[in-house]
Amino acid sequence: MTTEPRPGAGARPPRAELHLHLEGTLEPELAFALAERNGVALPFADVAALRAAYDFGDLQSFLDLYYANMAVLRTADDFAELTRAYLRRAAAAGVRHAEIMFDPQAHLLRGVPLATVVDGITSVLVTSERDFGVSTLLIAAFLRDRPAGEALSVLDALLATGAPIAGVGLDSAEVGSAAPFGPVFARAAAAGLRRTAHAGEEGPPANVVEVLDVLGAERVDHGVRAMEDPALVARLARDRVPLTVCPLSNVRLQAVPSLAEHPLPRMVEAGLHVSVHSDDPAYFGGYVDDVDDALTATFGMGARERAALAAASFTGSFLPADRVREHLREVEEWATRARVRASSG
Ligand SMILES: Nc1ncnc2[nH]cnc12
Ligand SMILES: [Zn+2]
Repeated sequence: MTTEPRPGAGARPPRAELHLHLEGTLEPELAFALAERNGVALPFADVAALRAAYDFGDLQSFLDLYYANMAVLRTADDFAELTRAYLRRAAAAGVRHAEIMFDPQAHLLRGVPLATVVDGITSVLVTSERDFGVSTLLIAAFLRDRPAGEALSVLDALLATGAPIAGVGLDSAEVGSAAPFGPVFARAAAAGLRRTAHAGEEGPPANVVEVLDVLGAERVDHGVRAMEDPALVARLARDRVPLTVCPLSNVRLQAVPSLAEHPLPRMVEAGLHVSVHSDDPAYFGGYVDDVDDALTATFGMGARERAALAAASFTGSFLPADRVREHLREVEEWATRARVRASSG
């Protein structure tokens, strides 16, 4: 996270955050506050020591710490506080709509009931538009490295309790085939839920093909390794499949060697439907404004390129078409103002 003062809201395009793990917004300061409140011992001396552990060699080394830190989240109030802190920060970053993933299994496995998690999060989401100017949708993400039967039971429990989820996702370690999750996604589709899935983050392009063909994913989270397969690139471009790319995450998890070498410009050039997001902002060095700043600095993006990425965040969202159109008008207005500022300054 940048420590410099943040410019005013107009400095950044309005955008949708489509790739965001709520648990990945747990800042070290909040982790320690919740640990104290709940009598949980964190294996780090202080905030600085925890932050110093954010030196990841790959996805798994991050996931180990991400799951371990969840120990501090125990009550509905904890989940509400986490959600509130994220929305406050997202609003300051220019986020107007957020599709927020959470990992129900990760909490159930450590004995926190589903209702505690869902009630805590949704108690804040119900008034997020009024309180923060950010509309929200909630996505239950299932863990790819756990049995698919477990995901199916959790989905059933979410549906049976009327949890206000708009969609399902698939995340965690990109190991093995996603095919066992076919029935989970089919049941979600039958229940009218939207479907997204992580693929092509660390795993090969075949994983992207699989989540499209076997899970019926409407959107792919990451998808950067799709660039290794020209036929897949052509398909993704033709079908306008939204890819929610997280450049800072890819660098921190060493999926790409540096931001300058990130395939984002090539993805755009290839005609892919790409938008950029923060993934786990507390762990990867920033929220979407930090992502925007880093890309602007590294690739010299102008208002046109930044507005195109912002527009793609809305067209890749699960919002109804009329809401998307409203947001696209806001992006266009922002781009016009940015051009005027540039030509007068
Ligand atoms: N970047 C990521 N990839 C897979 N699973 C995740 N869960 C949280 N962040 C993730
Ligand atoms: Zn992710």
